[in-house]
This record gives sequence, C-alpha cells and structure tokens, in this order.
Amino acid sequence: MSKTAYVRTKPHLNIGTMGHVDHGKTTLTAAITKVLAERGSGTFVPFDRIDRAPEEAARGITINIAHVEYETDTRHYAHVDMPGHADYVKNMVTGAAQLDGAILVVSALDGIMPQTAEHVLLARQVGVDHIVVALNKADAVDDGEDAVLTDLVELEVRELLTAHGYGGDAVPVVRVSGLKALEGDARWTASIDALLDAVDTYVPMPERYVDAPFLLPVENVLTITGRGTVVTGAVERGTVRVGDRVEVLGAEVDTVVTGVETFGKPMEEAQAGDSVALLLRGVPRDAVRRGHIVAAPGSVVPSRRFSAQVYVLSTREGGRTTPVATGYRPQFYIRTADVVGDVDLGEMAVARPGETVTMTVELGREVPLEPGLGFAIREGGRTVGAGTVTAVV
Ligand SMILES: Nc1nc2c(ncn2[C@@H]2O[C@H](COP(=O)(O)OP(=O)(O)OP(=O)(O)O)[C@@H](O)[C@H]2O)c(=O)[nH]1
Ligand SMILES: [Mg+2]
Repeated sequence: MSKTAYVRTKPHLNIGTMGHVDHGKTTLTAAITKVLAERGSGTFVPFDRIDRAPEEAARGITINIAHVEYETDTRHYAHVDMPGHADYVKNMVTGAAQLDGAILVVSALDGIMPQTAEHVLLARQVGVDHIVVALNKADAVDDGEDAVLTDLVELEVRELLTAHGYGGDAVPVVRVSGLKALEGDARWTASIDALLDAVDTYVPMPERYVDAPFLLPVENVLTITGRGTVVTGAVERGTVRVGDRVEVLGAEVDTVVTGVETFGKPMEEAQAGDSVALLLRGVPRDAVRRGHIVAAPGSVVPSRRFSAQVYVLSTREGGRTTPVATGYRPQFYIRTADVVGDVDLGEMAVARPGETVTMTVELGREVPLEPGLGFAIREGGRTVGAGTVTAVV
C-alpha cells in the first residue's frame, strides 16, 4: 500500500457550504470540484459521492458532513458540505466551528428561508468571520422580469448578513448555477470561477496558533483493521507528528500518535487548521468518542462551571416560545461535545426569546473550557441559544 504523502505547497483553509435545504449546496460542491479538476487541480467528486460519504456506506456510521479537498491557484481547501435539514444543525455547529470562511448558498428562486437565517446566526456564533454568497440556480431565472426578483433576493441576503454583523454591503454575492456548471455549460462554469476568485480574495488567511500546545476535538472515531483506533477532526491549535505523546481528555488515556493523515495521505506534521486522522497506539475503539479532546499532555484542564453571554433565539428564528429560567437544563454543544448543563440566571431569573443574557452553567461532565469559546444551546432537536464563554469558574 503505497500512498503519496501530502506536501504543503499552498496555504490551507477550511471552508464549507451552508444554507437552506435544496438550495443546491451539494450540487455546487460537486460543480466546484469538477471545474477545478478540469483546470487540473484536484479530483472531481460527483454529487452522489458527496451526499453519501464512502465512510458512511462502508461503516454504517453517520457522518453527516462530507469533506472534499481542492486547490485553486493560490490555496488548498478542505470543504465541508453542510446538510440543510434542521435536524442536522448539531453537525453544522461542530463542523462550522473549524471553518475559516463559508459559502452561503441561497436559491435565487426562493430567496432567504428559515435555515438560511439559522445558519448565518450559527456561523456568527461559532466564529466564522467571512461569508461569500452563492446566489444559486441563477440559470432558472430569466433575464427579464425575474432579474428584478433576483436583485431583491440579493438585497435581502445583504440585509440578513448585516443584521448578523457581517457587513453585508461588502460581502461578495456571486450569481451561479451549480447544476449548469456540472453539465459543462461555459457561461456557468465561469460563474464558478468567479465564486472561487471571490473566496480566494475575500476570505483572509486566518491566524494559526501553531506554536500553542496541540489540541484536536474528536469528530469521529474509526477502527482500521490491523492498525488500530483512528480519531478524526480539525487541529484547533499547535502541531502534531508521529511519535508525539498525547492525552485523550474524556477517555483519560495517555497514548502515542503512530500515524498522521490528511485526506488519506500521510503527512509529516499536522498543524492548526488541518483536517486530519490520527492513529493512536493501544487505545480501544470504545474508549474514545466524539466530543473527547486529544491534547498535548497536561496542556488543558477540563472544568465544569463557566459564565457566559448567551443570545436566546427569538421564536421567529426557530427558538423557544417561552422564557427560560434558572434550573433550565438543555444540551450544550461545545466544540464537538454534547453535554447537559444546569443554567443559573442569577438575579435576572428569566430570559425571554430574543434577549441576550449572562448566565452561569454547571455542566454534567468536565470539558476543556476557555474564555472566548463559542457554543450552541439545543433542546428537543433544535437550537434555542448561542453563546460565548466569558469566564471559567
Ligand atoms: N436549476 C437549478 N437547479 C439546481 C441548481 N443547483 C441545484 N439544483 C437542484 O436543486 C435540488 C437540490 O440540490 P442539492 O444540491 O441536493 O441541494 P442541497 O442544498 O445540497 O440539499 P440538502 O443537502 O438536502 O439540504 C436538486 O434537484 C438540484 O438538481 C442550479 O444551479 N440550478
Ligand atoms: Mg446536500
């Protein structure tokens, strides 16, 4: 089994598609890989390979986010295709947490829909600072009367972005057709080129904390027969190499990294921002779970209590219809972890939908926490709040 090693020749960024169900995220993702494959940089990943990641078929585990990789002239990208269904927001939260930028896909035919707004809100909350808009299905609107409607959709999207602090006037909005580009239509292939140019220029290279102690939140755990247990995820900070000692917080095991890969290619050193798979020596498959943290030994201390600033989603945004009070016990999505927590609102006592409040939270188990860390609050399968840790108590 000879595998070509990953050679770092261009800066690496993590981006992804998000947006309402059926607005064309997966089609656009496939189209991007096709257009770039034809330029000679990357492999075409057809639609049905994105919606159904090979891992999902082979192992019967649910990987609700599909990763593809591609290169433009200046950058190497890992791209996640976010599912649009409300049920999958949890995956969006954990997937979006590692995004340096996002492509918001909005159908020019339908305009802003509830999940368009929900994804923008979540993106803001998990720290995605740059959004480029793909006004998709532009092929299906004719150049006459419909053009006015498309202008209105564009205006509406810019307003939505501004309302969430994205400076909507400056955001690139590119009219594209993923479907026609996939069919090889020259006009629409050019629209994908324009979209990629917008991503290349508008999404800046983020600061990578490569000198900090290594930390990787575990997204998935797999077993490779004959090799051992593999964890996957994005390196949040630091670097890791084969032979490095690490600890798995949550599993409370110390181990050694015996393999580092990205997109199936072995790499000498993974660094902050890379999506990787780590082979861990002698760790039983069922000892490690999504939500655990692989870190440089002794570099993080998990805790249970923190104070936070939280925005309680309004009813219109899909949030609760009634206020929350002290004693409220929802699920907290922190990095890739999903932990129950007790809310104490102090003197405020209640928080109404649409309000921003401070609260103290006591989690059901310890997780690594630090000021500035973003999280989502979910209840009965929907997002009801989004917050930021202000202090670890
Ligand atoms: N006319 C037209 N139809 C499109 C375009 N892109 C996607 N579609 C169609 O829209 C439908 C949804 O496309 P998908 O790519 O599956 O949408 P999605 O956003 O990934 O959907 P979910 O993953 O289910 O949220 C399909 O029938 C596509 O063929 C486009 O550019 N033009
Ligand atoms: Mg899809």
